Amino acid sequence: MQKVFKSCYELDRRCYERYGLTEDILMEHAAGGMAAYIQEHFEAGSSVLIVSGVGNNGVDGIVLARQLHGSYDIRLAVPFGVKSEMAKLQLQRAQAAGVYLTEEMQDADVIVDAVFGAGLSREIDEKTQFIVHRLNSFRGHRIACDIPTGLGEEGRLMPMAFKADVTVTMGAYKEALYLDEGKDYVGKIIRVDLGVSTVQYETGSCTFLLEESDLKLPSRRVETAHKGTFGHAAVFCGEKEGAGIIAGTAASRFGAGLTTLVVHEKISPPPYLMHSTVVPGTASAIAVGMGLGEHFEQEFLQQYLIDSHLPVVLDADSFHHSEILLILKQKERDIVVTPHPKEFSAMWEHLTGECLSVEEIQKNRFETVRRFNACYPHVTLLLKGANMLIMQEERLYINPMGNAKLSKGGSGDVLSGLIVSLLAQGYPGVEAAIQASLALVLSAGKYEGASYAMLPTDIIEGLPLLEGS
Ligand SMILES: NC(=O)C1=CN([C@@H]2O[C@H](COP(=O)(O)OP(=O)(O)OC[C@H]3O[C@@H](n4cnc5c(N)ncnc54)[C@H](OP(=O)(O)O)[C@@H]3O)[C@@H](O)[C@H]2O)[C@@H](O)CC1
Ligand SMILES: Nc1ncnc2c1ncn2[C@@H]1O[C@H](COP(=O)(O)OP(=O)(O)O)[C@@H](O)[C@H]1O
Repeated sequence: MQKVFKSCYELDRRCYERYGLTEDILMEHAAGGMAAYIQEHFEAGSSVLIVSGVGNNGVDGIVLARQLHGSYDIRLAVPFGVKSEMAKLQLQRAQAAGVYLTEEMQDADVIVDAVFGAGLSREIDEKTQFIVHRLNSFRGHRIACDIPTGLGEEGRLMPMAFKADVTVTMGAYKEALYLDEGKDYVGKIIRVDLGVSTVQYETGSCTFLLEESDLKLPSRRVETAHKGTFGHAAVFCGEKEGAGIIAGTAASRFGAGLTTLVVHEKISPPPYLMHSTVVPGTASAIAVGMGLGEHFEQEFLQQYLIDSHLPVVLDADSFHHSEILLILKQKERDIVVTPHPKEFSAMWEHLTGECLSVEEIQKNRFETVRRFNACYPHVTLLLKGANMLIMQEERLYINPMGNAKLSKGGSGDVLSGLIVSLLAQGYPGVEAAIQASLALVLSAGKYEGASYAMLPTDIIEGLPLLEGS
């Protein structure tokens, strides 16, 4: 798990004050990080086009030009000139080392975007848009310095943005790199140290980036265990019973000792799932919402869901159901809610009366989960999307490892099943949401068929292949 920051300016300042480093030491390391990446992936002599803007992001590009000149065919462009004293000094150094400026931007083996980084504070003008458009049209390998040009405040996408294959980000991971709409622009993200180790550079943060190594699988190390040791998941199976069956199957596959589908009418579930018209007395967690429709009467929901004290995961149709949403007020209960943006919009309107469009939610994903958390800190929110955001009690976790293979009906049902399985096995809500989200994306990652072909059952079948501690 890595820390994530809104901005690194404070952390840079701390480096100067606490460790006596200077701006150009930090820049030397920033450029060194990009140089190391290029040296690792491209033969000496390869052509490298570096386009530098007016701020310090541009200066990183100029320093990179000096560091690589001689070993690589460097073409440095400064289409807006150099303004700051530091930029002038670094350009002088680069030119003294033999770097020539070019006015023409032609395709190269490597394209480095150092036009704007963390300081982009307003819409880019036409000239910048033209430059970015041109860089995007090249076939070379595209590297963004710190943050791709065109990803603005909090990562909001401007009408034109550099489409990086790799973003080499300076010092620490930034939230701006993890807004859903920028996911196709940041490419692979690599962090570089700026002259002190990560531990020395970073301060505290309540935002974390989940990694593959954070996966901790349910275990069965106790030889005297029996099925009751691993909990009993009760999955409400509504109008669209397939959704409940997928969730129940995922719950069972992920280790729940027993899984029961709570049904209104008789159905024929797979043999490893039980079914019942009430929530069994031994149930240790409940999942509700997937394919629910108007299936259960209010009295039934009141008795078996709302008045229950069991840990619960609310998904899908729950977010349109104001009585079910009353559960969110129950502070003693472990509650996980898993809306996608449209469901969040419906839930938020039920809870607060405020209409938030899907677009507003997507443009402000971090702010949105923080606003929800401020109202319901005890509830674990998992906001679905290209980068899942999970938040409870002021701690926010980003899971960026999913991909478009998951964009298919039923993936979310698997996720609810995984969460209820872990809740049933005694995991606290936030841990259940984190681990289930990791299992979902990592299992999907193991699917080897075509990206369009993965079924929810393929995700479930990948679960036994997961490796974690
Ligand atoms: N200690 C450090 O500083 C370190 C910094 N590092 C590197 O520096 C980067 C941050 O540098 P930065 O703060 O200079 O920001 P940057 O992205 O270059 O642009 C700011 C300039 O652009 C201007 N501007 C903004 N928007 C604009 C627009 N739409 N259209 C036109 N102009 C616009 C803005 O002008 P202003 O808003 O003041 O008018 C200002 O002049 C960071 O990403 C990392 O790469 C690392 O080397 C580590 C050490
Ligand atoms: N492009 C994507 N990249 C990463 N994850 C995705 C992507 N599309 C969907 N997902 C994930 O797949 C799941 C889909 O959930 P949902 O839309 O509720 O599906 P359903 O309700 O149809 O089962 C969520 O966990 C979401 O984060």
